[in-house]
Amino acid sequence: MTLTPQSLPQDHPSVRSGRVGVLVVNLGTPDAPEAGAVKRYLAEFLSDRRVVEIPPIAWQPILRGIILNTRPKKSAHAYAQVWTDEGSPLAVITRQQAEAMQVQLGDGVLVDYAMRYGARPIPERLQALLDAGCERILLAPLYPQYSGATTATVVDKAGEALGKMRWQPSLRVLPPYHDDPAYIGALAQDLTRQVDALEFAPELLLLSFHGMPQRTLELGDPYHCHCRKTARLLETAMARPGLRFRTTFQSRFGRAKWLEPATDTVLAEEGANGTRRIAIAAPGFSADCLETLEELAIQGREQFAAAGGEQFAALSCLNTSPDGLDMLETILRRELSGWING
Ligand SMILES: C=CC1=C(C)c2cc3[nH]c(cc4nc(cc5[nH]c(cc1n2)c(C)c5CCC(=O)O)C(CCC(=O)O)=C4C)c(C)c3C=C
Ligand SMILES: [Fe+2]
Ligand SMILES: [Fe+2]
Repeated sequence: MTLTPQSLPQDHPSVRSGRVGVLVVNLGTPDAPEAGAVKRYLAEFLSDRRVVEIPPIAWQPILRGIILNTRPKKSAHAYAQVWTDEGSPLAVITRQQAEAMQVQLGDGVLVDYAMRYGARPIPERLQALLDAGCERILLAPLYPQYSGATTATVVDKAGEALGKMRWQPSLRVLPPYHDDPAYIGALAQDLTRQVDALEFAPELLLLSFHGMPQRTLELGDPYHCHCRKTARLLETAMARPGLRFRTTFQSRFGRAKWLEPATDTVLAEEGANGTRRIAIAAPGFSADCLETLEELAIQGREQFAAAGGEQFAALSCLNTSPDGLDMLETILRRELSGWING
């Protein structure tokens, strides 16, 4: 039978209700702290041409022949050290953030979350929002600093899904918020509270951002500038003359030159130069994850101690802190303006 507007039943599944959806997105994580699960995750992640900008003909043999045969075991061991009863910290915290946003934004919107790699893929969660009647969707990559390897690949993936739809939703994208007063204010308050609660007074607050190949900066990616601006504004907002600040980049991968100075190098250098008490924060991560809980809190502590450091604290990300959630609500509400009341 041919469906005409007259014959289309009122409850036909393609009749949408005009709801507004919010899709919070983060990077993604393996399903288990085991080599097989890590291998599947890394195969997808490191095959993204936004992440590794080497032509596949040259890169795939290295990835499949070397990296995926060596790294998963090592990374699985690292994941096992931070895994919780509920799962990978990144997945748990992202889910909690989405649940909190559903409560704070109220019934006028439907909040869901997706991951760029691994479980809860973006196309599936976009479809879930459509199936629930959402005609307007705010896509919210939770990366304060823009980079091609993070924000852009989320938008690419959503675009790929939209490209297959006859009836697309209207889409808005949360802009990078690296210099947003709400974000800087939340970080300043939360980090001040954490520093004041320490049992020692740090001489230095290291602000460690995820690294990127230096080449991406030369090609025009704003990531490095966004990180530096966040760090500058945060130092000003925290207004602690007795505390020295430094900005570093962590998680170097592969042989190419990455953004400098590197976090591990600076920890060793500071220890060798007589700094004894350090706190380290990772303002670019919306949620604690392998990179903060293992690389900074475990490895970073060891690196600093080996260089002569005495006291070390890895501070938490904004996660589901009241400051962090209020900030998320503020920036999401701003993008929802005209779509929902208030
Ligand atoms: C070429 C490699 C990588 C680039 C470029 C890169 C950019 C980048 N990554 C994040 C955020 C996260 N990365 C995380 C893990 C992680 N990152 C890489 C490599 C690159 N990242 C790898 C191989 C891994 C996996 C772990 C490992 O084997 O070391 C995570 C944590 C994920 C988790 O499960 O907890 C985050 C978050 C940003 C923001 C970024 C560019 C700005
Ligand atoms: Fe990464
Ligand atoms: Fe790492």
